[in-house]
Amino acid sequence: MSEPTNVQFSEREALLFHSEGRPGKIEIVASKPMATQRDLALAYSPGVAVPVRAIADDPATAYDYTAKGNLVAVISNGTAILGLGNLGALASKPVMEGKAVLFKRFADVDSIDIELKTEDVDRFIDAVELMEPSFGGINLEDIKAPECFIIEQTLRERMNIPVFHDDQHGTAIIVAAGLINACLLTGRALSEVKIVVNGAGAAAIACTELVKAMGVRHDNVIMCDRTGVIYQGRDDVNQWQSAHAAATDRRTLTEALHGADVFLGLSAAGALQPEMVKDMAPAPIIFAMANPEPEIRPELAKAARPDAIVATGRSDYPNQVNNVIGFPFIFRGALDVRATAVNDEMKIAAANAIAELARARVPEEVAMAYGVQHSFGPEYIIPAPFDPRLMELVPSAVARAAMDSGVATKPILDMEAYRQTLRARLNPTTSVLSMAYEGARAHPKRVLFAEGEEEVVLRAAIAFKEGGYGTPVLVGRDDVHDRLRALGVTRPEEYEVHNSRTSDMVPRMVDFLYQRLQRRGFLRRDAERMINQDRNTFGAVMLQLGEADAMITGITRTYAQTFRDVRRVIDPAAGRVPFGIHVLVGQSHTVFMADTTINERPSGEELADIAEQTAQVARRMGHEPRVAFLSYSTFGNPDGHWLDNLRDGVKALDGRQVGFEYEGEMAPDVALNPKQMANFPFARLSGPANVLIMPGLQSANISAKLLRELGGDDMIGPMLIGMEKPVQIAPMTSTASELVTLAVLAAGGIAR
Ligand SMILES: NC(=O)C1=CN([C@@H]2O[C@H](COP(=O)(O)OP(=O)(O)OC[C@H]3O[C@@H](n4cnc5c(N)ncnc54)[C@H](OP(=O)(O)O)[C@@H]3O)[C@@H](O)[C@H]2O)C=CC1
Ligand SMILES: CC(=O)C(=O)O
Ligand SMILES: [Mg+2]
Repeated sequence: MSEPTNVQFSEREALLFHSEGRPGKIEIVASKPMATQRDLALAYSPGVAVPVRAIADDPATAYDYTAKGNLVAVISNGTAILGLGNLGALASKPVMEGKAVLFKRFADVDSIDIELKTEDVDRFIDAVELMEPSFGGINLEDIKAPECFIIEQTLRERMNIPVFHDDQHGTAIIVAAGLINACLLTGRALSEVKIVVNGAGAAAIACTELVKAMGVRHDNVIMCDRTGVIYQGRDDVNQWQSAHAAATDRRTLTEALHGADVFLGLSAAGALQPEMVKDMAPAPIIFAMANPEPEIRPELAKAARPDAIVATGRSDYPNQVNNVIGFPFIFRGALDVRATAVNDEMKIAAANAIAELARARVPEEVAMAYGVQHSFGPEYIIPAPFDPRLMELVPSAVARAAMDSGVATKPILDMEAYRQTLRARLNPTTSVLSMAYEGARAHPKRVLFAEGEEEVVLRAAIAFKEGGYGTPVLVGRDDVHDRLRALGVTRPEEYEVHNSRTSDMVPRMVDFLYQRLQRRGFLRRDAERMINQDRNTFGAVMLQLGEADAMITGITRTYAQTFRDVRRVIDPAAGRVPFGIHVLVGQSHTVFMADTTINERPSGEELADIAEQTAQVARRMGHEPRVAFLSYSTFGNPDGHWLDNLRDGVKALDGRQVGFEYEGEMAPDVALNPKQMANFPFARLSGPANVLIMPGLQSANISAKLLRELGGDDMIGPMLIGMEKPVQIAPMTSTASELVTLAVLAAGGIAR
C-alpha cells in the first residue's frame, strides 16, 4: 500500500484559512467593464431595460443576457452537515461556500451558497421553488433524511431546472463507479456481491437504489442504522428505509458483515471495527465514506485485512470516494445542454465515464504527480478530482445522455468542438499546481527554509510538513523550537533546526566556502564570518553540500541583496542565464513574464536564453508556449535604438530550432489581443502570447509589481530559473502559502 499522506493541520490553521484576508471563501467579480458612465448606463438603468424587455418577451433569452445559465445555488438547512449532524443552517455555511468554490475550481460553474433557516419541509420547498428564475440549477446539500427525499422529489416535479441532491445522487454515482472497478479487480459480478450498507439516510438510500438499479440483488443487501439491521418487520423505520428491509435473522452490524463482500459506510466516524472487517469475505471491499472522519481509517482496515480494497471520502488517502468527483462535472454537462433535470440516464453515464477514466492509461503528468502506483489497481479505483480528463469526459457523457433521453433543451451539435471548449475552460496551471502538490506528497523532499526565525517562514514550514509535502529544514537560533510551540506545534522537536553558531557542520562548510572564494579576495576568516552570521550563505552552503534538496529565502532582505548572497555560493547552471519569472494566473489564462528580477538589459543572446528557458517552464506547467518579445514598438513602429537587442533575440532563436512559436518585437496589446494581432497577418503566433519576454529589468519588474498590486489575477513567483541548485527567492511580502507553493515548485523541479 502506498503510504497514507494524511494532511495534518491544527484547528487554528483551519480557522485562519477561513478568516485571513476577506473572510470566507467566495466573492463576486463583475464580468463586464464598470469603469465609465457609459458602462454604468449599459449595465444598469437605462440600458438594462433592453434585456429586461427581451426576457419578458422570450424567457429563454435569460440564458443569453444574464448569468443564469452558468449559475448554481448550493442550498442547505444544515440538518446533516457532513457526518457532524444537525448543526443548523448558519453552521453549514462554510461547507456550502466550499461546495460553491469546488464548482468553480473543477468545472468553471459559478455558484452561490444559500442557507435556509427552516426544518419545515413545505417552507423549504417554497423558498427554493421561488428562486427558479435566478439559477440554471439547484444543488441541494446536507439535508437529512427523510425530509430530503420529499424536498427533492417535490422540487423536481415543480421546477424546470435540474434539482440534484448531491449527498444522494452525487455520492451514489461515485460509489457506483468505485464499486464497478473494485468488483472488476476482485473478479466479482454485481449480481453476486453481498453488500452491507451502514447508514440509512440520504446518501445510503440513494447509493443502495443506484447499485440495485445497476444489477446488485435486493436479497444481497443488508442496510443498518444506528440500531442495527433494518429487517423485514422492523416497525421503527420510514418508508424509504423499509423499501430496503432485508429478509434476514441477522440483527447487528457485526452479524450482517459476516462473510459480506462489500461494506458501504455512509454513517458516522468509527462505526466499523477491525474485528468486523476480519469477518468479511476474502478481498473485501470497504468504502468508509463518513466525513470528515471515516467509519474506519484505511490503516486499521488494512491491518485487519491486508487483502482489502479500501476507499474513504478523504483526499489524503488513496481512493477518494467523494461526491466532489461528480457534482461539478455533472452540472457542467447539464447546464451546457440546458437540461431540465438530471435523470437516471445522466447519472449512469457519469458513473460509467468516471469508472472508465480510472481504468484508462494514466497520462504522464498525472502519473508523475502521483508516482507509478497510480495506475488502475486496488490503490486507484477512482480518479482524483483534479485529474484534468474528468472535465472533458464526464460533462460530455452527461450532456450526451441528456440529449439521448430528451431532457436537453439546447442540444450540442458538435461534440468534438464541445470537448475542446471544456478543455479550454480550465486553466492547466491550476491542475499543474494541484498535481505539483500531490507530486510533492508522493516524493517528499528536504526543503531548507533559511529564515527560520520569521513567523511567516515558520508557518510555511509547518504547512509544508503537515501537508506531507516534505521535510522542512530550518536555519535559525535555538529558540526556533519555542517559536514553533507558540504557533501551536505540539512536538516542535520533530523539526530539524540548524544553528550556525553551534552546528557541527560548520568546519566542513567553511572549508567549502573558503575553497570557493579564496581566489576572489576572501580570507578564511571572511568565510567563517559569513557562515556564522549570514543565514543565506549558511543555507546555500548546506544546499551545495547536499544537506537539502531545495532552498527558500527572501523574506528578510531585498531580492537583490539576497540574490548576491546566494550567488556567492551557487553558480548558474552550465551555459544558462539566471533570471526571474512572474506567473500571472487567471481562471482561464496564464501568462509567464521574464526576466522580471535579475538582468538589467539582457543582450540578444541572453533574451533568447531567457525565452527558451521560460518556454520550458510554461510547458512544465501545462501550456504550449507562444512567446512574444515585448517592446513599446511593433515591428519597427515607432523605430528606436532600444529595439536592437530584441531583434537579436528573435534572430538568435531563428538559428536554434526551438520547437515553439515566437515573435517580436511587439507591443503588449498586439501580443495579447487577437484583434490587434490581426493587423499583422505575417506574425508567427497562432494565438495570444502566453510567454512575455521583457526588454529590460525596468519595464519587467515594474510591470510585474504593478500587476501584483493592482491586477485581479493570482501571481506565482518570481521563480528563480537557471541556477545549478534549486533555490528560490521569495518576495519580502510573501504569505505562508506563497512560500509553500514556491517550495513545492522548487522541490518538484518545475521552477528550475
Ligand atoms: N463521501 C461522500 O461523498 C459523502 C459522504 N457522506 C457521509 O455520509 C454520512 C451520512 O450523510 P447523510 O446521508 O447526508 O446524512 P443523514 O442524516 O441523512 O443520514 C445519516 C444516517 O447515518 C446513520 N448513522 C449515524 N450514525 C450511525 C452509526 N454509528 N451506525 C449506523 N448508522 C449510523 C443514521 O442513522 P440513525 O437514523 O439511526 O441515526 C442515518 O441513517 C455522513 O457522514 C456524510 O459525511 C454523505 C454524502 C457524501
Ligand atoms: C461529501 C459530502 O457531501 C458530505 O460528506 O456530506
Ligand atoms: Mg454533503
